This record gives sequence, structure tokens and C-alpha cells, in this order.
Amino acid sequence: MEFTAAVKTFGRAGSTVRAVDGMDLTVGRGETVALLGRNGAGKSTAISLLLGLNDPDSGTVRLLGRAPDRAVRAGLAGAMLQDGRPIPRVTVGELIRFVAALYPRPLPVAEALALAGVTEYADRRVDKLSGGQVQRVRFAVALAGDPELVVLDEPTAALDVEARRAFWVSIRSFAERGRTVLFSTHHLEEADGNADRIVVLHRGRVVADGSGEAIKRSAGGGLVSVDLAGRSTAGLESLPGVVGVEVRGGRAQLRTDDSDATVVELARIGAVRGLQVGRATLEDAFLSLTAPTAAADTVKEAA
Ligand SMILES: Nc1ncnc2c1ncn2[C@@H]1O[C@H](COP(=O)(O)OP(=O)(O)OP(=O)(O)O)[C@@H](O)[C@H]1O
Repeated sequence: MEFTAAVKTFGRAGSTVRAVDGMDLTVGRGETVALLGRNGAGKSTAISLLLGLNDPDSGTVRLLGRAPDRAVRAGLAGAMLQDGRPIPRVTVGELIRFVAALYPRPLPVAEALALAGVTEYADRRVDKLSGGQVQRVRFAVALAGDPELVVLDEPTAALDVEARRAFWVSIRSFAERGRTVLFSTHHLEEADGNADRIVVLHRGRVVADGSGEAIKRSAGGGLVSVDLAGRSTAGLESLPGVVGVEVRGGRAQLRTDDSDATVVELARIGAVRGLQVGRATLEDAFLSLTAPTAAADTVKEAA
């Protein structure tokens, strides 16, 4: 799938929102990609362009080499969106048989049920299941047509820890069949644990794209902190390796891509009170990449 300089705005003159603002992204077959971004970053809008539910105002979006709506009609993409559609009053098995029959080359129903982990509820009515069970049924609906690509918009948002874990087991078993998975999430550890690649969106643009490790490095892989003990932060940002300085609770937090060099220089200037050295987490990287003031510089790792 491919977004090239895609733009999608909403609203009229005066109050226009550029929900997707020049997005470039290519995802190859078989990849599992997580889309991360703060509320309003443009994740759902990007997904709607990818599925042909909206057209870009400019730029192009292609899905498996075709126009998105055509690819979806041909059964090449399945989706699980954040929608509030009423839950059907049929059994799980009936629902999946019905959906599978809409596609040219569906998965055998038993296989769709097994992949989504819902075989044991096949004879139960969907409207009598728990929230976690319904999510898995919705996943079975998304993969019933045996699509090349499954798109999941915040698939685990309402699930408890146990249900979330079970859900990811199902998604990984689908991905292991060589299929492509694109999902959006607010759970950073979920992106890190389940995606081959993480794409961070900020204000409708891709601001980071790579493995969880690469993204952590991009925000300065190391985190060095010291008590300020009344001294100013002046000059700290120009210490060797330092890529960012923040003050929290009287301590300076230095993001650095060379912790050793930073510490040696701190020692030289006598600023080592309460010194701690650690590694930036994905959350640190995410917060600095998507800070309201963050520049839209792109961090890119060859995929
Ligand atoms: N149909 C619409 N009409 C007007 N504005 C919209 C519409 N859909 C999205 N927007 C706006 O576009 C921006 C991007 O929204 P979008 O839902 O794509 O973000 P998101 O990253 O999915 O957010 P969240 O994490 O909160 O779901 C937001 O400012 C939102 O208010």
C-alpha cells in the first residue's frame, strides 16, 4: 500500500482541519505495521483513505496496486474500524458464513473462526458475548474474505489485559500466513511488541518510521538526569551527545545519543549530583516526537 503526498482536509474555509497533511508511506506485503499518534494525529483519517471511504484532496493512495475502493470490493482488504454499529442478533457462525459468502475467495468458515479464536462461541449469539469476545468476532468478520491486508483501527481499545493478549495471539497467527496487518493503537507497548515497524503520525504527517529500537534511538537512546541543585540549565543543551533537555521536579533530564560523553562532560563541569543514567523508552521517544512544539522533521529508517 502506498500514500504519496496524500492530503485530506475537513471543514470549510475559516475552520479547516488538515487531518492528513502530505502523508508519504509505503508498506510492503507481509509487514505488520503499527500506526501511533496522539488524539487527532490523523490515524483514522489515513485509514479511511486507505480503505477508499474518503478520497484524498490531493496526492494518491494505492492499495495493492489498485484504487482503494476497487481493492476493497475485490476482497483484498478487510477492516475492523471503530464503529458503533449495532451488534447483530445472530450466532457467530451464522454471521461469519454470511460475510464469507460476500467474497469471491473466502476463507473456509471454520478456519476464519479458528484464526480469530472464536470457534468455541460459534453457536452463541453475538449480542450475548462480552466486549472482548465481540472484538474477536469483528476480527473474524475482517478476515472472512481471506484478505491480503487487514486494517484495524484501535482494535484493543476496550479490552482488558487478558483479552488484549489473546487478541494479539490471533492477529499474529493471521500475520504469520504472510498477510499484511496495519493497526492503530495508543498502547505503545502493544506497538513495540506486535509490529515489525512503527509509524508515528503527528499533525497528519509521518514523523518517525522504523523499528521500536530505531525510534527510541531517534529520540536520543540515552537518558541522563541530574539534580539541578539551584543551577541553571544554560549550556546543558550543548553538552556532547545531548539532543534535548527537560526540567522535571528540580532535575534536568537530558536525552542523549552518547550517554558516556554526556556524563564525562557533566563530571567536568561538576554537575553530577543525583546522577542517573538510563535508556529512553518508546514512550519518551513518542512524547518528544509528538510534542506540540515538535518540528515535523522526519526520522526514517530504511524499511
Ligand atoms: N469527518 C470529519 N469532519 C471534520 N473533522 C474531522 C473529521 N474526521 C476527522 N476530523 C478531524 O481531523 C483530525 C484527525 O482526526 P483523526 O480521527 O484522523 O485522528 P486520530 O489520530 O484517529 O485520533 P484518535 O486517536 O483520537 O482516534 C482531527 O482534528 C479531527 O477532529
